[in-house]
Amino acid sequence: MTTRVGILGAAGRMGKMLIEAIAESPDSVVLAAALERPESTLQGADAGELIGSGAIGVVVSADLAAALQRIDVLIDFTTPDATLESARLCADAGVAMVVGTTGLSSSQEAEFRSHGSRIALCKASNFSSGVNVAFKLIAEAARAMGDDVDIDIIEAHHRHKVDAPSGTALSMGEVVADTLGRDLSQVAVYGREGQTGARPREQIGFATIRGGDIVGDHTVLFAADGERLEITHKASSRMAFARGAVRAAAWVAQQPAGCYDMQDVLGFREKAL
Ligand SMILES: NC(=O)C1=CN([C@@H]2O[C@H](COP(=O)(O)OP(=O)(O)OC[C@H]3O[C@@H](n4cnc5c(N)ncnc54)[C@H](OP(=O)(O)O)[C@@H]3O)[C@@H](O)[C@H]2O)C=CC1
Ligand SMILES: O=C(O)C1=N[C@H](C(=O)O)C[C@H](O)C1
Repeated sequence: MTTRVGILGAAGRMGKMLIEAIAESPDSVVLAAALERPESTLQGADAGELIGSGAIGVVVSADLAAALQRIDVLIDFTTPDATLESARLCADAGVAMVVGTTGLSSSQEAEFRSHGSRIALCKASNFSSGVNVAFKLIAEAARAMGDDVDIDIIEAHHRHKVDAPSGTALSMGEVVADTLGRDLSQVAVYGREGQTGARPREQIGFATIRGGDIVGDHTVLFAADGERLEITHKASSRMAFARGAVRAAAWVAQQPAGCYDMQDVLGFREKAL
């Protein structure tokens, strides 16, 4: 069965990578719409030209409502406000979504998820296979080492990233907190400075680095007396995220209404590796 995909934010860093990932995917996934803001200078450009591959007959447009009539899934890597607006339109049109946008507040997240009563939504802070395997390893390490270790999360990204900590770092924090029965909102510390006092064991600290063209590095540090364990993932190309998102699009097009993530796509839910 063919899955017709639209990309919101088609000219962005991830948008262009998604065009490439669809071009290299099996014929069963096709690009049917490429969307950008009305004020974008790229309106009317061919999506193939955005990635330097020559025309492919899909023209960049701002008309999401019209695009929703000819696609099965919208892939959205944009901003929280844009994602909320597109989710409303997708729910009204009955079009499934794959969403990679990070930085949603908890109320924005709740509003987004409410649309899962009408359409299939697959949202993940990270669509790479490696990070999704890392989530399982982190849970396993937290279970095994538990309250005998201090756990902090360190992430590094390119200088253009606008949200911190990264969505992936926050997901890793959720995995640790859920595994150890902690409430992340109560134990998270975002950076340390000044007279911080000694570190409480249950604290989960986040450290953020921004610079250059770092695609995305994440480390969860389990520090004990006399030893430490580090679980690290490093992305060296956005293609790792884009391939995962395209795989998720083909998957979510076949699902009933509901909220899903990349663990569901990979069949990792509640399953040991
Ligand atoms: N889950 C995952 O695996 C990953 C998630 N991300 C997340 O994806 C998001 C995008 O990242 P990235 O591609 O680097 O960012 P970019 O800024 O490069 O791309 C975002 C694109 O969306 C466009 N856009 C913004 N608002 C609208 C709108 N209302 N309608 C149409 N287009 C719009 C932007 O246009 P303009 O420039 O004109 O504003 C831009 O082209 C971030 O939240 C990031 O954290 C990134 C990588 C992987
Ligand atoms: O903005 C990015 O670039 C990335 N964002 C995601 C996040 O916030 O975790 C995923 C990836 O690390 C790249």
